[in-house]
Amino acid sequence: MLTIKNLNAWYGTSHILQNVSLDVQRGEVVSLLGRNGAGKTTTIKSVMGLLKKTSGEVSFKGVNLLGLAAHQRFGLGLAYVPEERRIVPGMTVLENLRLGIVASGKMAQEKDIIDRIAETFPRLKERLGQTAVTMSGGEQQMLAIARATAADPDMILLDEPSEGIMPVLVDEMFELFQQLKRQGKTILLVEQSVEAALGISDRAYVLDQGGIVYTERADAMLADPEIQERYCAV
Ligand SMILES: Nc1ncnc2c1ncn2[C@@H]1O[C@H](COP(=O)(O)OP(=O)(O)OP(=O)(O)O)[C@@H](O)[C@H]1O
Repeated sequence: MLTIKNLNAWYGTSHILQNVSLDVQRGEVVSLLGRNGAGKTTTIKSVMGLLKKTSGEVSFKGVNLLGLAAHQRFGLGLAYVPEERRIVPGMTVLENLRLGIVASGKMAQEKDIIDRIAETFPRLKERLGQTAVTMSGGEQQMLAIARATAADPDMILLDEPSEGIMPVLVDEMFELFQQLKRQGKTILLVEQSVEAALGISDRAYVLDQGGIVYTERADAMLADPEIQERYCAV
């Protein structure tokens, strides 16, 4: 579904990604792991068209993404939940969800979309009228994920969703990813919580210094603490 071949990316003159190649098949959950600064966020931002200078091939459902604006990529069925969440603090949960619905142009289906979200995210259902900023960090992260699913995307790119979140909510969030997978969503997950990420993934890639250094099935990697220590220890 997503194919990246020899992707290079720069910040100014700094050459950050060097010939990154990876693929994610329809229905898969794939983790992108690696130490701080390895290039995980840069990879995701390159897929979403948020970097000024990239080269190589990135295609989604057979469509070449390079050259398309971020909103065009979104329109093809890609969703992105950035590390910083971008919840609008003064708005209620429902109003934040509506932003996602408006962005996807599906205003006519608003009621159905909200009902679907309420079913998948029971924590949000109870809080639709609450001001978003008064929720915990984990609940705000759930809201960011829910908003990203408003457009019913085929694939969701998640950048460190568990960062700074209480362990009990992290478990709930990973359950939620499994549920999204059961609903047929394809997921590319950037995570520092390696075990949790591998626990719900089919496969994983490890980035180091801007290049892919390792790829393996998630269950095999989960059973190999030495590999996790070598490539993913912070
Ligand atoms: N806006 C920027 N300008 C210049 N360099 C940047 C910028 N953003 C990131 N970098 C550099 O690019 C490299 C890769 O960063 P990136 O954020 O992709 O790493 P990461 O694997 O996501 O790490 P983290 O877990 O810390 O977010 C790092 O060396 C970082 O310092």
